[in-house]
Amino acid sequence: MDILQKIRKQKEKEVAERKSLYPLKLLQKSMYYDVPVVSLAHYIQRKDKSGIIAEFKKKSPSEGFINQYADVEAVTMGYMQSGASALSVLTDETFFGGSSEDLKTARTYNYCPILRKDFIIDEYQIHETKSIGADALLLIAEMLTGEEVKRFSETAHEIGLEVLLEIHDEDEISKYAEGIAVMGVNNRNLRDFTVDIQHSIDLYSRLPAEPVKISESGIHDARDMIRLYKAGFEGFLVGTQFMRTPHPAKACRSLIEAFQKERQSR
Ligand SMILES: O=P(O)(O)OC[C@@H](O)[C@@H](O)c1c[nH]c2ccccc12
Repeated sequence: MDILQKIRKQKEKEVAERKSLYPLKLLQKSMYYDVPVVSLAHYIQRKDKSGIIAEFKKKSPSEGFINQYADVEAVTMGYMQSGASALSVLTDETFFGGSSEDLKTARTYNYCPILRKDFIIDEYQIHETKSIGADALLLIAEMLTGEEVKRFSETAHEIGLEVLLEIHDEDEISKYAEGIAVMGVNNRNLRDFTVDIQHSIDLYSRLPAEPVKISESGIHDARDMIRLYKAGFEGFLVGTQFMRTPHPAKACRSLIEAFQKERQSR
């Protein structure tokens, strides 16, 4: 069984438990449920920002613990003060050490788009995403059929959430559905964990014209960002590079400063 199959199994169990503990009607009573979202697509394109979506990630299946005791309030506020365009918060507990609580805390302290990073396999999780205060939802093409991507993104849009569709392989591009605001190419192969940013660059010209395009994973320095930027990407999802340092926000600031300097000199 590969990691995606393991994750799916765990998610199925988790969703069943949560449905009985917190029925949909309860989620819809959340103070966040009817609050309008802050647009991720818009913030990525803001000229006064860097395009970086900075991720709060304590551990991962490929790395193990990255920053076990990181404080979500300090790190997420620091990211935004450093010039990030948006936040990504892992809410998966078993594999990534995140939680819905982490996202709610990030929401309390930040006015900016927050992406919920999890593995969506059931409509229930879409409502849950809105109820914890997120602005955007990740859909991983590899885990879903084209029909599911369409249905899930329609549900997300109905309740005002934006969608980021993540693809890895070229054949997943056909799962893009109308209205999806952001499309991301994951440089990490979720089955064997190999990472290469050239992967995004190679796929760029095949991506649909409408969505804002971002590159995800394995971004280490300003050189990586410039390569992706020159290929056409407007957004960059970065986690490990920041989280593995004692001061993730400082690492974020240095990367942004280096990128802006490079970009200006071109
Ligand atoms: O830590 P990195 O290599 O900077 O990558 C961040 C982000 O792209 C990665 O965490 C990610 C991309 N897609 C995902 C799907 C699920 C969980 C995590 C991810």
